[in-house]
Amino acid sequence: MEQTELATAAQRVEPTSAPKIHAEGVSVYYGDKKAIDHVSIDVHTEHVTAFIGPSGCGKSTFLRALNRMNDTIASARVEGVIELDGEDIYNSGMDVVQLRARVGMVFQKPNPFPKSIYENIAYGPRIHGLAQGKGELDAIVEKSLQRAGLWEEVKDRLEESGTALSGGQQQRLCIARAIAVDPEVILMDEPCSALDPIATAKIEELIDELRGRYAIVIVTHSMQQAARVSQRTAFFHLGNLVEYGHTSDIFTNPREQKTQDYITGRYG
Ligand SMILES: Nc1ncnc2c1ncn2[C@@H]1O[C@H](COP(=O)(O)OP(=O)(O)OP(=O)(O)O)[C@@H](O)[C@H]1O
Repeated sequence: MEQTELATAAQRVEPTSAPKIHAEGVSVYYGDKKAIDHVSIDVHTEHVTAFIGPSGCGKSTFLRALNRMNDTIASARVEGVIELDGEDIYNSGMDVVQLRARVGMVFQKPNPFPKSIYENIAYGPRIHGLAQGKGELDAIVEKSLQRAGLWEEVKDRLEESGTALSGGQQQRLCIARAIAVDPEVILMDEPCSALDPIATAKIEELIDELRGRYAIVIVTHSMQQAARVSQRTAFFHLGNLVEYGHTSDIFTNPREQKTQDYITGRYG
């Protein structure tokens, strides 16, 4: 694969504020097995940060640590510190439901609720008390669907089931659902892997638009996708963060031989 081809779309963007997420010395275990080894990383607003690396290197495990999604796995244990705006998300006073609204998640396979399009979006704001009455809720639903680039396609069929939409529309619905509760960070775990190239291109465009407002972290198996959508790239290998930096540097001028080997397709 041509490295120059990978780097063409990558922009150099410098952070303008303190990191949104600061992770320091994070290790994640499943029982006795260490899946992530002492990873430190900063994630910034107005950046898309891509996690790349061979299968099983721990990308999803580390992503899930960022909003305590690993809490749902009985054998999983997290060591180290992960701060959101300077606050340790693993401290005992942290409200995990609130945390997952602030740090939303979009999964590999679109997973709309088996409810109407409207309800898919309205559910979160309602339980988080974000709307005073129907008018405000309607406005949140419309705004979220607009930001997710889906409004024009669904505005006349809000009462239809979310599961009746196409795969790409369902994924944008899931992004709208995450946006509806006013998140600060959106974690995406291979959000395009179940989509065709046209739906993938739409999601990538959307990710670029959303970047202005949120910190976005995306796990991807596609180096072309990382090069197209991200400004920062983190390369993981065997549970270690091998290299983290500007996407343009990672793909054209990596510091580490392992990164070079991976991006040139020598393994993975
Ligand atoms: N629920 C679990 N219980 C036990 N081990 C797990 C669990 N989830 C992941 N692992 C292990 O942790 C390691 C990292 O897995 P993870 O899914 O985070 O990697 P990944 O880089 O996201 O892989 P892929 O690209 O294939 O999705 C692997 O060895 C995997 O087998």
